[in-house]
Order: sequence, then C-alpha cells, then structure tokens
Amino acid sequence: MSSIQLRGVSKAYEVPVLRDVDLSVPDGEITALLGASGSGKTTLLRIIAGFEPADAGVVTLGDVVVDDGTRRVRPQHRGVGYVPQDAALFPHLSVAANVGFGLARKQRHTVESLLCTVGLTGLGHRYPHQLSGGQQQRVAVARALAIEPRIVLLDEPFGSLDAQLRETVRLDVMRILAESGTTTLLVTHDQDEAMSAADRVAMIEDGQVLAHRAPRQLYDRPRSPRAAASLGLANLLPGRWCPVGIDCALGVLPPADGCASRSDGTCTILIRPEQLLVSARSTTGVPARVTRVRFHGGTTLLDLATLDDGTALIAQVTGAEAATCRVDDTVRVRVSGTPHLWWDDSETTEGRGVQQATHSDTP
Ligand SMILES: Nc1ncnc2c1ncn2[C@@H]1O[C@H](COP(=O)(O)OP(=O)(O)OP(=O)(O)O)[C@@H](O)[C@H]1O
Repeated sequence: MSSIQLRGVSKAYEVPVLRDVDLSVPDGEITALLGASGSGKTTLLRIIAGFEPADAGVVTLGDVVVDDGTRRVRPQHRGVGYVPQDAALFPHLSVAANVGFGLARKQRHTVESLLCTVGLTGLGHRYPHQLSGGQQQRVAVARALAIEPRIVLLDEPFGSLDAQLRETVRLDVMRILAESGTTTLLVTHDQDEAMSAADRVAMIEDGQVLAHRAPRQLYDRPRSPRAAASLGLANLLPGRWCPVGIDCALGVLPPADGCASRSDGTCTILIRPEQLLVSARSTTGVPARVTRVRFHGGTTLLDLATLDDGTALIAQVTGAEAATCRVDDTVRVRVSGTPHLWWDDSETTEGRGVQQATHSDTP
C-alpha cells in the first residue's frame, strides 16, 4: 500500500501557509494539485516528502504515520521520489550518475532507458551545467523514477519545457507512473495539464484544499461559481426560475438541477464557452455583437455582448464559423445542453457575485 493521507495538516511561516488540509490520494492514483502561485503547493509536497515538519496534523504514507507532531520519519526512509521545481541535480556528477545515484551497478541499463523516456538519449556523459534548464528538469524526473518509488511527488516538473516537448515528456512520464501503479502527486498551475494528466484534481487556494474530484466532475459540475472560474473559462450568468425552465440573458434554458423541486428562486448559471453555439446565419438564438476574436489554432475564442442588455459572453468556436467571424459582426447565440447551476439560497454559493463572463487568456 502506498496511499497518501493528510489529516488536518497546517503550516505557518510568518503567516499561515497551509490550513487544516485533508487530502487522500489512493494507492496507485495520480492526483494533480492545482493552485495559483503562493497557494501552498510546494509546502504541502515538502511536508509529505519530509523536508519540512507539519505544525499540526498527521501525514500517513501507506499504513505508516510519517509525521504526527511527535515523531517524524526521515525523508530517505519514506520511499518517496521527489522532483523539485529547480531540479537540484548534483553538480559534480554526470547526468548518468545523477540518474543512477542509489542504483546497483546491475541496474545501470535502467539509466539509459530512463534518459530515453525523458528525451535525453546520449546525454548521459554531460554535467548539469552543460544542460539547459528544461534538460536538467528532465534529468531530475529520471532520477526520481530510477529508484522505482511507490510514491512520486512532482513539483511543476514540465514547467520549463516548450509546449511540444512538454506534452511528449508529460505523456511518457505519466504513462510510466500509471503503468507502474505509482501513487503520484503532481503540482501544477496549468489547468489543462491537471485535467489531462490526473485521475483526480485537488484544488488548493490560500492553503486550503477546496475540492478533490475527477477532472470531468470538477469541470462540468464544480461546487461553486468561484471553483468554476478557477478551472477553465466560464460564463457565469444570473438566472431566475420560471415555469418552463431558467430565464437568463440567453433566453429560457431547459429545466436544470433542482428545478423540479422549486417554484421560484434565483441562481447563477454556468455555461462553458464550448456550450455556446454561435451562428452568423441562424435566425434563432439571442443576437449578440462580436467584440473580440482570439485565434488559438484549432479553436477561436469570441468575446460577445448581447444586443439586448450588453451581457458579456465568451464562446469557443471551430471550423467555418471561426474563420468568418469578425469584430462588430452580429451573430446569434444558443446554449447547447442543460447547464449546471447553483441556487442562490443553497449552501454552495461561495463566490456568489461573480455574475459576469469570467475571462482568462487560457483557451
Ligand atoms: N521557508 C519559508 N519561509 C518563509 N515563507 C515561506 C517558506 N516557504 C514558503 N513560504 C511562503 O509560503 C507561501 C506558499 O509557498 P509555496 O512555495 O508553498 O507556494 P506554491 O503554491 O508552491 O507557489 P509557486 O506555484 O509559486 O511555486 C508563500 O507565500 C511563500 O512565500
């Protein structure tokens, strides 16, 4: 067993950094720890690895309590592979020696195969100062995997790689971890990376883990408007119950969560950009003006303002529609499917007040 269990873990330096964190990563699962800079991700990883003590709480790896305030298991005895943000290679050792550090001589073939996995075939003889930052980071990944740990902690391991290499190396590394059943905690602030690489995503904000769920659940049915906005682009519109559905700036949408049990009420509606159907030729849908066009290769983001009341929207379009839309065009907008929503009188409306389209520059 190599699960990771945190119960009530807190840590402060000058100010609180982690507050009463509960997190459970089951044996063999990959969890991405997603949060903004300074939210406490690295601190959490360092406590699990044993480089920092927790001020309060209990850390259990498998069935061994490794930190409970009274006793702390040393880092080298925790069976954890750790890849820090800054690679931290041994400068006086070659790449191969860095990766093979701690391996028996007969396991040396593993070194070449790991170097190949991280895209560094043939560079085993070089020294860290002869590598780029991204190459050093990949050596650090190979070194952590070489001892075949049951638990791996990765702190933004792909951050310094260019987009194409990042995807390839990430796929290879995550495949190895998944195939070997290694319990993994991957720190990232990249939403796409978190959602595509992990079985579950733990969202951390101001030192608190707010949610830990499957990526699809988090994306489609987040707990709050605030959580929705922190995981991808989100149109968050005010709505009101009506006898045939939910009335909002995009017309009357089909009855959604909780409608059947209500006869009134206001809510916040979540509509992801890809749920908006945009057409310049259609005669159905709410008319809107295109205010900005952002080309992202395979997809295009359109900023829109409804003609009726200027409600700001963001839509993701592809194909012919994307090719023809120009700023100041008038288009028609419809919603595909049944959107998720939060009733304003329910308990899960933290972040209420985020009522307009929330934009970030990430597609
Ligand atoms: N040793 C330390 N002494 C004092 N403050 C610290 C120490 N380590 C971390 N902090 C503070 O704790 C907070 C959380 O830092 P941490 O590195 O865990 O964040 P992070 O989410 O990993 O950020 P990033 O994504 O930028 O790496 C920050 O405000 C940081 O300045």
